[in-house]
Amino acid sequence: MKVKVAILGCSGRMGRNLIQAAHEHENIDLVGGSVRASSSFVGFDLGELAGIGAIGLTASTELNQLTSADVFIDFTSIEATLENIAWCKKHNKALVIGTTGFSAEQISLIKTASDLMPIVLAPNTSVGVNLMFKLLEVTAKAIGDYTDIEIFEAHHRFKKDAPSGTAVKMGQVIADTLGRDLNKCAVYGREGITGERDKETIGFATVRAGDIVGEHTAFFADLGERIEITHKASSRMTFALGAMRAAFWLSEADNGFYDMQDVLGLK
Ligand SMILES: NC(=O)C1=CN([C@@H]2O[C@H](COP(=O)(O)OP(=O)(O)OC[C@H]3O[C@@H](n4cnc5c(N)ncnc54)[C@H](OP(=O)(O)O)[C@@H]3O)[C@@H](O)[C@H]2O)C=CC1
Ligand SMILES: O=C(O)C1=N[C@H](C(=O)O)C[C@H](O)C1
Repeated sequence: MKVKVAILGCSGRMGRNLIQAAHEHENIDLVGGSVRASSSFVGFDLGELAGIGAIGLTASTELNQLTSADVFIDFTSIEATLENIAWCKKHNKALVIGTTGFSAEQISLIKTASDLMPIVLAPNTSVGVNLMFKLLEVTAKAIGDYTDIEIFEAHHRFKKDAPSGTAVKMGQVIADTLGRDLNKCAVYGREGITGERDKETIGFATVRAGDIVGEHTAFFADLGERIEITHKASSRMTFALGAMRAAFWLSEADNGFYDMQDVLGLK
């Protein structure tokens, strides 16, 4: 069975990779994509946008032109995603959300919407990162109570949110495993006379530079030794292929709130 998919934000860095991944996927039938009404890419062939040659589908401005899709994939911005959720809820469509940077309040809105529609919310759709979340859980359980935990992430100069959604989720996984409240123990950057490190804290450090696709490391450091768990993405296609897995999985799911751990059977 092929799943009919539409890509929202299809002229973006991820959007273009998602078009290619969907077009080439044996279980996915790409039916269209959307861009902002003011975009210079309105009416462009999606294949041309993705650099794979014309495929006979053009960029729409209205989700109403994409009603033949069963699953929508959204890697856009917070504002756009919240609007897209409202549309998908009204039209009974499933939604894979890759957009990052949501506040706790926005995440609860998304969870409420998922009572009436199937949603996968995943700050990182790569298989490797989701396996890393598992490794973090195991490591935190074993040595998290007595090691210093720091999370480092690096991304390209165009990224708008910090720390990355993936880094926040890494912190969340570790904090949950250790019974800590991330809102209370997170330290976002340090400057000046900071004093000695509080052992309960989880530190975050961010780099924004050039064209880095996405790098994440968790440090579990003791005196005399440390473990570093690192994931490096070298192509956005890894996120796009993970999003296709999520779309295929979600097409058969009931209304509800899911993540990539559900999609990959890692729970
Ligand atoms: N979950 C994951 O694995 C990954 C998540 N991401 C996340 O995905 C999101 C997009 O990343 P990326 O592709 O690099 O970003 P881009 O800025 O390249 O793409 C975003 C796209 O969304 C469109 N868009 C933004 N706001 C609106 C709006 N209000 N209405 C309509 N369209 C809108 C943009 O259109 P325009 O250009 O006209 O503004 C653009 O085409 C980010 O939140 C990023 O963190 C990224 C990579 C992997
Ligand atoms: O904006 C990006 O590029 C990425 N964003 C995601 C995040 O915020 O974690 C995932 C990936 O690392 C790339």
